[in-house]
Amino acid sequence: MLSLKQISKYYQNGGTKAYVLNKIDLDIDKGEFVSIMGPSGSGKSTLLNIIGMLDQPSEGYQYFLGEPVHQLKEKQRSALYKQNIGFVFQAYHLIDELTVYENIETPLIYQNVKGAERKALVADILDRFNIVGKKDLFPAQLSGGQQQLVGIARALIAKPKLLLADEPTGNLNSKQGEEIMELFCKLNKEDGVTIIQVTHSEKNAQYGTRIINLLDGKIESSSIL
Ligand SMILES: Nc1ncnc2c1ncn2[C@@H]1O[C@H](COP(=O)(O)OP(=O)(O)OP(=O)(O)O)[C@@H](O)[C@H]1O
Repeated sequence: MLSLKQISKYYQNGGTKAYVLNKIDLDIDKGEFVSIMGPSGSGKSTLLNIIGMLDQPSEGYQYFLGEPVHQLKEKQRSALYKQNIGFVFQAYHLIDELTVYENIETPLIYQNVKGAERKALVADILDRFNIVGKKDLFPAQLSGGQQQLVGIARALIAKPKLLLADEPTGNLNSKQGEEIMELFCKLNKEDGVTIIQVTHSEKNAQYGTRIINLLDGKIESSSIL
């Protein structure tokens, strides 16, 4: 599904380059559920953002679904992202002024999906996530766990092939966190969604099929579960 070759990311620090990622080689296949772990500052979010094409590497080659991402123009990258990737954030990133229904519908509007089809798709996912009763509420009227469910529903509404999640349970209590991890497992096993999550939690990482440990911007180890 994706391949990174000798990917580096650095920031100029005075006259020197401060490397955040240093010559990363990584291949991820369709159907994997990968957890990226490592100490704070080791480059996990930077790696996830590069994989998701929200950030660009300083050096290296990157392929996604056979496309050479490093050669694509901004507009092409953005189209590739919109068609194939859903992103879930720790802080939910919902739009406060929109209802649950409208938040979930937004990616479909960006993709020019027609009104009737949008309605059917949103109704379907609200039902699946058991949040039909919340559809007219605003994010501030929901619990953290419910907000994250809406964030995941929004990330999934356009049926992405790849789901990226940066500390998806970071703001949740342990029961809510477990529910989200079980949902991820189901999405991975039953719907075939490839998942890559950044997590500090060894327990959450165990839900996946592979753990990648980052240290100082390098892959220190990679283990299949
Ligand atoms: N715009 C920037 N300019 C300079 N340094 C940056 C910039 N953005 C990120 N960094 C540095 O990159 C390093 C890696 O950041 P990153 O967020 O990827 O780490 P992380 O492993 O996800 O950490 P955490 O677990 O704390 O979220 C950090 O040392 C950070 O200070």
